[in-house]
Amino acid sequence: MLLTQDEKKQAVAKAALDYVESGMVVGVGTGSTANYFVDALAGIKHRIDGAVASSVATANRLKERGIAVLDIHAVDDIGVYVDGADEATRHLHLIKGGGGALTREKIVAAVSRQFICVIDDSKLVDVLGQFPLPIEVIPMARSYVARELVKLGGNPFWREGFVTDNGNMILDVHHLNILNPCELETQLNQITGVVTNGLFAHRPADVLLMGTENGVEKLTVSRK
Ligand SMILES: O=C(CO)[C@H](O)[C@H](O)COP(=O)(O)O
Repeated sequence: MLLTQDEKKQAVAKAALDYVESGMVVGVGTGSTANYFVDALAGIKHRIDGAVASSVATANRLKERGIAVLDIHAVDDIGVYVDGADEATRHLHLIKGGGGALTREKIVAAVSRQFICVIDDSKLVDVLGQFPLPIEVIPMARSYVARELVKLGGNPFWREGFVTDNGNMILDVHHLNILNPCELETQLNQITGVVTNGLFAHRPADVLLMGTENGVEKLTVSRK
């Protein structure tokens, strides 16, 4: 019988528990796959020191399941960060931010020693960019940033009515040809008013766990 997308997400979320060691502080992402991870983490909550959340929604879910939520300022070492993605390549470069939590996700990933990305196999692509790239912008800069994105060949859409946990706005950029994700990540961050873009190329995942019909596949890249 074929697995549903949710069953694949549940399977990778559970597999990510293998990277959680006793006494660790665990970084937790945002979205439906990360939610399954929170549910799985609840089963071993007494073995960990607590969790750092990448969004208010995730913090609430962690608390509801009795997992201690720690302030990132009170933590100097996050052993592992587990989060989903909207798209991933075999180089472990990602597009994230479908849920609008990209900035806090990038911060928690930056602080973490290891980033385990959990996806179902519909998210694996050869070239990033089929999924519109989310960009968090300071509200005052929205129109200016949109015009600059058009100059880069993108087609930005304002995610109207959505406010990030940081009080900012999201532009979802269609039709970007992301052949060099590192270069584009840097270039987009140079636009005045951009807070963060959803490309995770300078800090890619360390391990990609992918839920497939045949079980969980593990992808890694040697970066030496
Ligand atoms: O980046 C994200 C939220 O900002 C999510 O990781 C991404 O949108 C994937 O979500 P899901 O696990 O629900 O498919």
